[in-house]
Amino acid sequence: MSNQTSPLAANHDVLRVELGARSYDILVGSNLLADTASHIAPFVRKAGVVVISDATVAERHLPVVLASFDGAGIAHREVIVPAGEKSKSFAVFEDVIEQILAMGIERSTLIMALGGGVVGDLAGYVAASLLRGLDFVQIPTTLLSQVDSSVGGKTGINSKSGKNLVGAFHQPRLVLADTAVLDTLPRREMLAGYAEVVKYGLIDDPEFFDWLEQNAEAVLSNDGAERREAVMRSCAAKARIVSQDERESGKRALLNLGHTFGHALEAETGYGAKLLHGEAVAMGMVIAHDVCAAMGMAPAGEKERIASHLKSVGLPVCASEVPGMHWDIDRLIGHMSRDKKVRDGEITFVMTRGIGKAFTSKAMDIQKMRAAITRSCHG
Ligand SMILES: NC(=O)c1ccc[n+]([C@@H]2O[C@H](COP(=O)([O-])OP(=O)(O)OC[C@H]3O[C@@H](n4cnc5c(N)ncnc54)[C@H](O)[C@@H]3O)[C@@H](O)[C@H]2O)c1
Ligand SMILES: O=C(O)C(=O)C[C@@H](O)[C@H](O)[C@H](O)COP(=O)(O)O
Ligand SMILES: [Zn+2]
Repeated sequence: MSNQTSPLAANHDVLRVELGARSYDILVGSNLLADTASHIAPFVRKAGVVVISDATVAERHLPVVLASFDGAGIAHREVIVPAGEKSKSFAVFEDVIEQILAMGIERSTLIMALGGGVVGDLAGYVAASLLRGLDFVQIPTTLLSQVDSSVGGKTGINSKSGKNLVGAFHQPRLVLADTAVLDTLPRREMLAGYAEVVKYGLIDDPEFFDWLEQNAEAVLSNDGAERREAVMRSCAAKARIVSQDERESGKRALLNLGHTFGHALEAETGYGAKLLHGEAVAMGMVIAHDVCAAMGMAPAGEKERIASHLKSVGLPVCASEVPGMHWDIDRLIGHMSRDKKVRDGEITFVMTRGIGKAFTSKAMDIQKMRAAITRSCHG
C-alpha cells in the first residue's frame, strides 16, 4: 500500500492496494465524477462500459458520469436496479446478468459499479461471473462504500440462509471515491458508513478512534478536510490488511469486528430498511466489547466509551432499539453458526483486549456471549 499524488490531477490523493498482478489504485478527492472518463481510460476498450447503478443514485449522479463518457467518446450502456439491500438477491443478480448478456458483450467490456455497497457487491459478483470474469471499476457513492466495500474484492449477494453467503473474491481495477457525492446522502446512511470508519480505530488504531471522537461531526456534515482524512485513513487501513491477506485466511478476519453478531441481526430483520448493515455493525461492535469485558480480557468502561461515541452521532447501539423486533436469542446464535469464519465446526470470533487491540480467537465463553447478546436485545 502506498500513498502518492496522481499525475492526472491535483484534486485527489491516491492509495495503492498492493496485490501483485491484481494491484490497483484508490483515488480519493472532491468532484472526481466529472472526470470519470479520463480516470477509467486505461481500462476501457472498444467494447465500452456497462454501468450498474441503483435508481436513487442513477437519478442524482449518473448524468455527470455519462456526460464525461460522451465527451470522451466512450460507448456505454446502463442497468438500473432498485435501491436497497434487497437487490443483493439471486433474482436481481439473474436479471442483471440476463440484461447485460442480451446487450452483446465481450471479455473486454468493462463493468462499472456506481452506487453504495449493495451495487458494488452485486456488480462485482456480476463482473466475476460474466464470461468467467470481466474487469470492473468501483465508483462508491456512500460513506460505507468509500471506506470499506469498494476496496478488497469481496463481492456477492445474500441467500435465505444468510448474509453474503454467495459470492467471489474479485478485485476492481480502480476505485474512484468522490467525497462530494456524499453531500446528497441521507444522514442515516452517512451514520451507517461511519460505524465502519469507527471499526478501523477499534481494530488496531486507537489514535484514530481518539481523532474520531474529536472530529466526527466534521466528517459527517461537510465535504472538507476531515471527511477526506477519514476516508483516506479508512482505505489505507483496509488496503494494508487486504494486501497481507486477500482471501481472509488470517488477518483479514479482523475487518469482521462486530459482523458475526451484526449479520445475525440483519438476517433476522430480513435485510430491509429496518436495520442497515452499518447499524448492525455498530451494535455488533458494542456486543463484542461487552462480552470481552465480561470475560475479563478488555478494560471495563471501554464498551461505554465506544457506545457513547456511537450514540453521540446518532447511531443505535443496542438491538433493542430496532423498532418492532422481538429478538429470539437462539435464532440469532443459529445464524452465527453459518458465519464464513466457521472452521471445523467452530466459529472464529473477532475479540478484543480494548480499543485498537482486536484479535481473532475461537475461545469464546458462550454463556457470557449469550448474556451480552441478551443485554443488547432486551436492555
Ligand atoms: N464487500 C465488502 O467488503 C463490504 C464491506 C462493507 C459492507 N458491504 C455491504 O455493503 C452493503 C451496504 O452498503 P451501503 O451502506 O452503501 O448501502 P446501499 O448501497 O444500500 O446504499 C444506501 C442507500 O443510499 C442510497 N445512495 C447511495 N449513494 C447515494 C448518494 N450519493 N446520494 C443519495 N443517496 C445515495 C442508495 O440508493 C441506498 O438507498 C451491505 O450489503 C453490506 O453487506 C460490503
Ligand atoms: O472486507 C472484509 O473482509 C470485511 O469483512 C468488510 C466488512 O465490513 C463487510 O461487511 C464484508 O462484506 C463482510 O464480509 P463477510 O465475509 O463477513 O460476509
Ligand atoms: Zn461491514
